[in-house]
Amino acid sequence: MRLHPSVAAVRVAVRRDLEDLDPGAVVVVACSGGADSLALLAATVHEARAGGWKVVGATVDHGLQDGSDAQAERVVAQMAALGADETLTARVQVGADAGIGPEAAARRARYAVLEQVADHVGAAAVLLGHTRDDQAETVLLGLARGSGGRSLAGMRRRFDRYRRPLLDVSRDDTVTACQVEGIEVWDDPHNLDPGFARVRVRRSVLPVLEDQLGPGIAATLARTADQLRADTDLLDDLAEATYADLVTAEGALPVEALEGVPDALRRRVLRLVAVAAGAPPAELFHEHVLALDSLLTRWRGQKWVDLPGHLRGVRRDGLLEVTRAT
Ligand SMILES: Nc1ncnc2c1ncn2[C@@H]1O[C@H](COP(=O)(O)OP(=O)(O)OP(=O)(O)O)[C@@H](O)[C@H]1O
Repeated sequence: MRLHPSVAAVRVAVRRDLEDLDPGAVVVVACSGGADSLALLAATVHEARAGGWKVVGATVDHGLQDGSDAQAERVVAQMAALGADETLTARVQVGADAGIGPEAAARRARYAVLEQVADHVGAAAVLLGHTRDDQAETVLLGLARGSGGRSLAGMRRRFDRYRRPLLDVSRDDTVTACQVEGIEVWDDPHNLDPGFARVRVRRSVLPVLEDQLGPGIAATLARTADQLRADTDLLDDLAEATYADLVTAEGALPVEALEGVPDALRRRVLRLVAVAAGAPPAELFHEHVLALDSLLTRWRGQKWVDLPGHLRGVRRDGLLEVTRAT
């Protein structure tokens, strides 16, 4: 029987993404029980036969919904039935972390426990099931927030040990792959809750864009993210090099040297100075960087500018520096 195109699409994506792994490598698949990560697990098990990898299926129980432990057990049984060499479930405590919402707190707890799992099993790679549609949603959300090139560049294909092999695969394909392989998927009730901006983008905004601008908009957005990511990576690397070049032993930057640096680079360098001084990256917004930049571009003897983390940007004696607010 011919392989179904959706199953083939998921398998090819996994094969391409993991081809650098050696035989014997341990691959963790982070599995929520949704269509994306179950299709990912099934394809990884299949490809692991040729690659000689060991597949560990891991599911995290956030304990946020009634019956989440039973749901985690169901996912474990499914992963085993799909042929994972090892399966495990990890329960996390999602506390009310300061300054972040419950979704972000759950995500943070999930990555922390996945990190422990990966260490424990000696994983060469941890796979996440984000698809091209997730990427398109991320780009649109970034656009709506106005948060600049980095967030428009979407999710990375890889970071640390993590990989997202399905970023070029559509959600239609993961759902269809599960259907044709007889894999029962769990629909997270959060994915239907219009209280989440991501759900509104998925269910209302993207369909309108598809309808009005033509099909393939998700692919176009994902491609745009790829291009932007290459650009922003280059700029980030250049900024790191410029910062390393200019920074004094005390962590300050000479104003004169900064003035000759082009805007896109200079603002990144200023961000690095603030982060190096202890500004929390998640709270350091573009407006803060622009405020710091105004000490160069609109210099009229300002005393200081306020920055998150109880910090101040100051200009004195030909130097720009970020110091603790007194
Ligand atoms: N409970 C879970 N257990 C294990 N892995 C999970 C769990 N939830 C999500 N994942 C992994 O994360 C991927 C993305 O899931 P989802 O889109 O629900 O998360 P998210 O909160 O948007 O995460 P991210 O911060 O990674 O974007 C899934 O395909 C899966 O690989």
